[in-house]
Amino acid sequence: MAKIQNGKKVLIRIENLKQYFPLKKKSIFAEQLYVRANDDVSLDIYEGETLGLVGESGCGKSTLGRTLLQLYNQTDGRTIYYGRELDEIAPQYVVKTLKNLEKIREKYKEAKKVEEEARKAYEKAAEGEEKYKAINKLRAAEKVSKDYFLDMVQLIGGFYLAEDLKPVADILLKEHNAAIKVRRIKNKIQDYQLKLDNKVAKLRDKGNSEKEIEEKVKTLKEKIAEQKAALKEAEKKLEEILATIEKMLDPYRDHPDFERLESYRDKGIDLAKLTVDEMRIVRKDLQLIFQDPYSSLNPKMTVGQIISEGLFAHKMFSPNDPKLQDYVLDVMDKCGLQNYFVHRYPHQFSGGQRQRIGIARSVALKPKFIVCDEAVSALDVSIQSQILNLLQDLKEQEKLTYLFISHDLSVIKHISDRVAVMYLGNVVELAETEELYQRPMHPYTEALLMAIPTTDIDVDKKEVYVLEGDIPSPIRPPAGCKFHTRCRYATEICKNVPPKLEEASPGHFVACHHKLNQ
Ligand SMILES: Nc1ncnc2c1ncn2[C@@H]1O[C@H](COP(=O)(O)OP(=O)(O)OP(=O)(O)O)[C@@H](O)[C@H]1O
Repeated sequence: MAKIQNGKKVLIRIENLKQYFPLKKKSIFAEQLYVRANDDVSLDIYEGETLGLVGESGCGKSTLGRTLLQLYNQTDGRTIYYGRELDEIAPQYVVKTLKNLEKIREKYKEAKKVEEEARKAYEKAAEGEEKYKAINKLRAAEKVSKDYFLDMVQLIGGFYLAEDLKPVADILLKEHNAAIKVRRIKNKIQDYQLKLDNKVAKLRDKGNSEKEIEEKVKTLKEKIAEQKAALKEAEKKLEEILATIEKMLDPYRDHPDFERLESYRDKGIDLAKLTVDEMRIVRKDLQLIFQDPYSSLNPKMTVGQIISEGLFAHKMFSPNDPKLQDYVLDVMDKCGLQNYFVHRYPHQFSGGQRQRIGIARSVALKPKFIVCDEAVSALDVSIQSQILNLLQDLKEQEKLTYLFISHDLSVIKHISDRVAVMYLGNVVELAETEELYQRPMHPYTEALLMAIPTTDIDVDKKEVYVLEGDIPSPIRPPAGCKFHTRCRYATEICKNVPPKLEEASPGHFVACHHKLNQ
């Protein structure tokens, strides 16, 4: 069940993502401090797009890329992945939520009351400091209730209206168990198939005839056939349960809230809640390309070995598979690497070629999403454009989605469909590329764009606004809008209330109390 937003398929939805790194305490009595590298980030990444992520050094771009790939333990928030169905993974967190449905609904109702009180207090509060305090309290209360609500309705949707949640939990747990069964059988088939391919290749190498081979792999083939029959049965059972769930929803369909609640029910996977083993299954879909490919390529491995390593780890090929070599050479060809490079070592390549090896290693796994973290920053300008073109071509051919991280606004403009601007751990503006560059609404974006060197002779007629001062510390960021200390439009509210990321015009999101170019 794909998630559709603004007519586009969402591949990854990030909600209130936080990534804090604890600092070492000077003494046991000292306050625990954190580097707030990502502080409440929410955005959607659409299937097939390149989302550019730009901002000054240290604003948290790499941390966001890595956190959403779950290379760090996400401190808070959701990272929902729609590239696979929940049933395919059948994660443990689902069981935990379903077993506690009633408790979560109670907690949600309590949190909603607190939120209502906070809202009343805000409405009554006197203008000025009291109002600022009240709005911050209200925001915090809204977040707590939203968290409980989403935990629940993402799994149960319209069933929220059921008085008794016990039968709901029972049938959804049944679905979960049936899905686990399907997954286990599929894994077994994959394992047997790899064993079979391996054995056939070995027997052929030893000079066995086709008839002899057939005889020697008979048992394995029987096992595969057995599992395939079991899979059919298990899939049928799962479908029956899904049909029952749809029927059980019938009594609630006429309720005015039903559609709204159902719209939250989806089969997205919350990556932040997966166990290490569950994450391993999804890991193949989500890849990372680094700035410095050399440090990420094992110097003792040849290009062929580097590309094959992941293929074995994700059971896409067995080492003796005769199709492996052709597959590796084909991936290399797609990435502009000559086939005689296959036996060479990383130190024998230039920076651009090394980056191609890093790309080939990721693309070989047939991923759906790649974080390109400053992927061309270390390269010469002429090589940069070659690598950018390669990434564009691969995106089309392999139907990839990119999060493209760079501090270079020209590179971001060239490659991105949409651009997110980050400042001190927050996304402050997000829009389609043309729109963002033509009509920046956030003063920070405006300042970044003005800082791009230009050869335009009219430029001196334009007012040039230089961003002054250093980026503040992410350990104790400024209160209110974090940019207020460097913003020429800042007023009292900016010092006290963090602005929300709001859709100021269709598809153009901005977090600012004094939006520009509206
Ligand atoms: N593993 C870590 N432990 C502690 N602090 C970290 C860690 N990783 C990043 N940080 C801090 O988090 C903040 C954001 O860093 P991050 O690397 O994400 O920024 P960036 O925008 O990618 O910058 P750059 O372009 O320079 O890499 C910085 O203050 C950094 O020092």
